[in-house]
Amino acid sequence: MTLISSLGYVRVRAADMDAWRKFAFETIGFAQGSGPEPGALYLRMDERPGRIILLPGDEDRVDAVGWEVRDHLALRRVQSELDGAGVAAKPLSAEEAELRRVEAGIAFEAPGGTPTEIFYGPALDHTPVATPYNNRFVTGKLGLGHVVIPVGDLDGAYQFYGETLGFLPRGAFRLPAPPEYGPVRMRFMSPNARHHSLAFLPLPDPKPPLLVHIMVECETLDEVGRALDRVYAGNYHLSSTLGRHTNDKMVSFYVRTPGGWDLEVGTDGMVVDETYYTAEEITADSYWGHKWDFT
Ligand SMILES: Cc1ccc(O)c(O)c1CC[C@@H]1C(=O)CC[C@]2(C)C(=O)CC[C@@H]12
Ligand SMILES: [Fe+2]
Repeated sequence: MTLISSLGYVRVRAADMDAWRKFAFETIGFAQGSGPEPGALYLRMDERPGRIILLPGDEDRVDAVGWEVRDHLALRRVQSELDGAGVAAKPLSAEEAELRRVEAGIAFEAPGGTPTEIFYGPALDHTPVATPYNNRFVTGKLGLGHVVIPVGDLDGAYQFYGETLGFLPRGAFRLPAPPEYGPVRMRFMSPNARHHSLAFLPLPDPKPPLLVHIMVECETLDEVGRALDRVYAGNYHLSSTLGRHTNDKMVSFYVRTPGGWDLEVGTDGMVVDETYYTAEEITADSYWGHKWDFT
């Protein structure tokens, strides 16, 4: 059994909060959440007050990737695994826990330089999830979606999340690279039945925002299609056209956020049955579509 339940929240520093407000609520269609931090934006997807939290800052940079555990006992087990691995984790202060509206948590830097938190006991918002275009996000036991992070040391990150935090490997994608580099792989992992909650993109020297993309999943293709219409209407940079991935079978597009990293908006992702799953290597990222524009 994995120690971690799911991806709980992502907190991101953002330089242009006005652009984010328009992008998040008018273009993508998150519900407006709530929280105690002055000037922050809380992107609500479900009964949590905010799944993606944008905090005003001088640069765009991931502030915390928050992994949820079941309870205080699970947190204690994670703490002891981190101790054993020589990773220095410190408890969130009472104020920090209050700002995140969780009962308690710990914070440390994960391989790749990702500021990481493990928490339990999120407070809920029971008011209706009033998304402006009636988007319904797929979260629950699968968590908020997935994050892709750049890592300088892929093997180190893979080992840490697999052996210390107990994430399950969910295969790889061999990136096109000159043979002298040897095999260069993206790796996918998850603590739950979402095909991947985390993926690593090997890069020589990861820099802020230390975030490649965040994926959020909608219940239907129509929600994704209508979001794509609004992305075109708003003249946002489409990092990738609509396509279907070969590993998680997700139909998605990628749009450049005001933070310079991408948001992947998808639907129809597979739910993994661990009874039969084995980690495979995909040789194309997609069955169709996903034409990338790196400009
Ligand atoms: C390959 C793949 C499967 C499922 C996903 O959710 C997913 O995000 C991806 C990887 C997409 C990937 C990327 O994030 C950064 C730029 C990449 C490496 C490419 O150049 C091709 C695949 C791209
Ligand atoms: Fe993705």
